[in-house]
Amino acid sequence: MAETARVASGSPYDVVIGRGVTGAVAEAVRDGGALAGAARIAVLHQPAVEAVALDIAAGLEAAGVAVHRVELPGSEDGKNLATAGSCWEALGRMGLTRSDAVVAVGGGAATDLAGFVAAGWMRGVRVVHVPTTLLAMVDAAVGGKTGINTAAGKNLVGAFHEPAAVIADLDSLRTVGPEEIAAGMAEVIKTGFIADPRILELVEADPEAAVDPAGPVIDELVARSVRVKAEVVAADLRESHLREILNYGHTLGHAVERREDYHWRHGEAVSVGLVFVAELARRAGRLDDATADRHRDVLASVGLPTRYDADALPDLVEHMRVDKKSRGAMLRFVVLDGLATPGRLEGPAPEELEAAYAALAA
Ligand SMILES: NC(=O)c1ccc[n+]([C@@H]2O[C@H](COP(=O)([O-])OP(=O)(O)OC[C@H]3O[C@@H](n4cnc5c(N)ncnc54)[C@H](O)[C@@H]3O)[C@@H](O)[C@H]2O)c1
Ligand SMILES: O=C(O)C(=O)C[C@@H](O)[C@H](O)[C@H](O)COP(=O)(O)O
Ligand SMILES: [Zn+2]
Repeated sequence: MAETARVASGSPYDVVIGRGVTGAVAEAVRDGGALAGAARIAVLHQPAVEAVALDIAAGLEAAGVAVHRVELPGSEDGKNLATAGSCWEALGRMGLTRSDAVVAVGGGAATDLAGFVAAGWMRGVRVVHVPTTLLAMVDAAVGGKTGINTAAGKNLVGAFHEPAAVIADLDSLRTVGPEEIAAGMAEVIKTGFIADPRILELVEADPEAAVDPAGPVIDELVARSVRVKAEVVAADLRESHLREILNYGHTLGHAVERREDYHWRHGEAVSVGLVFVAELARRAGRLDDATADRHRDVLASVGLPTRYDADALPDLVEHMRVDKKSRGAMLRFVVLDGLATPGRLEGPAPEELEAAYAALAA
């Protein structure tokens, strides 16, 4: 059974979630569909999902569209200016016009990069996302944040560019490795803490079932996570305030990714960031012990890291300074004042950061 979540933003679009729904990409070229009127489509995909991209390309060609496939680097190594540049050159060679479109196939690194490419090409052409990892389905493909990394930090260059549609075929998860499924669970669990505690109950009840890519628990986790994300981004696309809650755990998480030169998975770094920020809130008297402890327990139950290098805090603080939530020299964190009750903690003192960090290193 496919479910459709509507993102009721300024440019509303559907997120189709189900098993065996990849064919919806080719169907989207019909009148009124998200790809209607496109004569040329660039399919940008990671190598791991070449088979999915070929399938999509065949469907689009059968519908009369000229398709150009562009293979991206495998993962985070594709989220950079060089890759974006080579994609723009490819769009130029194929003569992609404003009535044409980009289709992104892969994990969040592919949807972030391809979304950025689509945002920049002719100042914005349509993009349809076909997320193929858990993380991309529950988070990256929805909401219109696109971007690349630079030497200065994670996602520092980008644009808000909403997709015309998102087609999340849960069957794609069958080929995703357990470490990648766990990484996606970090964003699922994040969503549970900020907005939907039923997610936490589902994971805690049977962590093994929760990470089984054949479903059905993962199907419900994806649908619940997408519903939360859709509501938040529809209310605050450009992150004036509410949307910041989706960044829970990311202030330190992005700093860990930067410190590890992007060799840690995003979800793994977010897991460490979640444990840290729960501790920060507990020590500030904002979060009760049971909810704070629940972070480490539920993240560890799906195999995610909850500890980090004892000596890393000075480096991490430097990296956190470029976080987009910072205001001048002041670090800002999304914290919880209770389950599903996000707030902000601003300008913590160095000793408060150190005390919270001690729990990570312990
Ligand atoms: N834009 C947003 O709102 C948003 C939200 C969350 C995360 N992100 C970004 O998403 C990225 C992380 O995404 P990710 O975890 O999907 O990583 P990823 O894109 O690097 O994919 C992880 C790995 O899985 C492979 N893969 C993809 N689909 C597969 C499949 N079906 N079977 C087998 N292998 C497959 C990829 O090639 C890669 O090696 C980060 O760059 C993060 O910053 C963006
Ligand atoms: O959609 C959002 O907003 C998020 O913060 C979701 C995060 O999971 C995601 O990693 C996002 O890319 C982080 O955005 P950034 O603005 O901190 O780069
Ligand atoms: Zn994230």
